[in-house]
Amino acid sequence: MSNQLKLGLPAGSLQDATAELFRKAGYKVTFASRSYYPTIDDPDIHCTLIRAQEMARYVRDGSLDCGLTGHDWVVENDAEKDVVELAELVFSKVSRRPVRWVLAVPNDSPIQTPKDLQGKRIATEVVNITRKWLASHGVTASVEFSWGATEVKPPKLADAIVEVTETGSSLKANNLRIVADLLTSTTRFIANPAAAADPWKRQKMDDLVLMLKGAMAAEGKVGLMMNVPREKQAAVVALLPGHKPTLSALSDPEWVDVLVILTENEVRQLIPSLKRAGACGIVEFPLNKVID
Ligand SMILES: Nc1ncnc2c1ncn2[C@@H]1O[C@H](COP(=O)(O)OP(=O)(O)OP(=O)(O)O)[C@@H](O)[C@H]1O
Ligand SMILES: O=P(O)(O)OC[C@H]1O[C@H](OP(=O)(O)OP(=O)(O)O)[C@H](O)[C@@H]1O
Ligand SMILES: [Mg+2]
Repeated sequence: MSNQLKLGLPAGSLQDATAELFRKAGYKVTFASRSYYPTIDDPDIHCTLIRAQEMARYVRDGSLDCGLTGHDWVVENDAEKDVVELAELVFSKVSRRPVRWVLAVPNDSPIQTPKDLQGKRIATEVVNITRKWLASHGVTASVEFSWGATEVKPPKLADAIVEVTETGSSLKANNLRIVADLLTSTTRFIANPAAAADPWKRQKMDDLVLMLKGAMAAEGKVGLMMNVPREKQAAVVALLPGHKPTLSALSDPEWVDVLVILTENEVRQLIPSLKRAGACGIVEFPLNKVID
């Protein structure tokens, strides 16, 4: 039987962003309605759709060789030492920023500091993280598991909540105020230690990670190429500090071609300056992958 890599993809909040990242990395993942086995256009990989909360559990016990999930759920499942983290991929549901697990209370609550939680009721999906955090502050409080829609609970069903926030809109819509940060979380590519030690699986995972990271690194970056008269070369290159542009000879010895990778938001300032400095035939182009 040929080798196969068992890959867990996160259902729920990270699902669409993960599929989009795989597409940019060069893999086509297709989700069929009601099926938990997405297809991928690589016969060496078998995908399973699993809740982010449970990913670390199945990677730890070897049911899956690897998977993507949030660091938060690796910590909550106490699996940090039992899985190998092959990559941090900084993307969330809607942004390229980490999420924050925060303790929040109603805007008009008297709770201002962790100490004020003594004897209070806290609702959360991350019971272990919350209990450890309270203990680190020497506070005893009742931590109740919440199945979701947690923001609705204060003040009637809980005094405070520990909830994940990305844009902050859910906290705001429910008139909640942040008292403290418990954990910052990003998406991680995790692997089963035995799978990570298997040469074929490790190579397959490393290749996948390389392409996922390469696709992420290319986001927000563009290439710029231009023709520059030799006598203007120094002035043009001086406008690109820290960028190590590639200089290539053209068929006309009086001219040089300059190629550089830039962040997209630098470009609108740079192009007019480059043109004034003598560059012409300036071409900006998108990038699919950047591999260091
Ligand atoms: N905007 C976001 N909201 C919630 N979780 C997010 C967000 N962005 C990234 N995540 C990550 O997604 C994972 C949770 O995803 P999952 O789909 O399993 O839970 P969920 O979105 O709360 O699902 P459900 O609400 O259906 O129970 C966590 O690792 C979390 O850090
Ligand atoms: O800061 P924001 O950008 O608003 O994102 C955070 C919200 O998104 C998640 O809700 P989810 O869709 O998982 O619903 P749930 O509360 O039922 O789990 C999370 O539980 C917060 O409610
Ligand atoms: Mg949720």
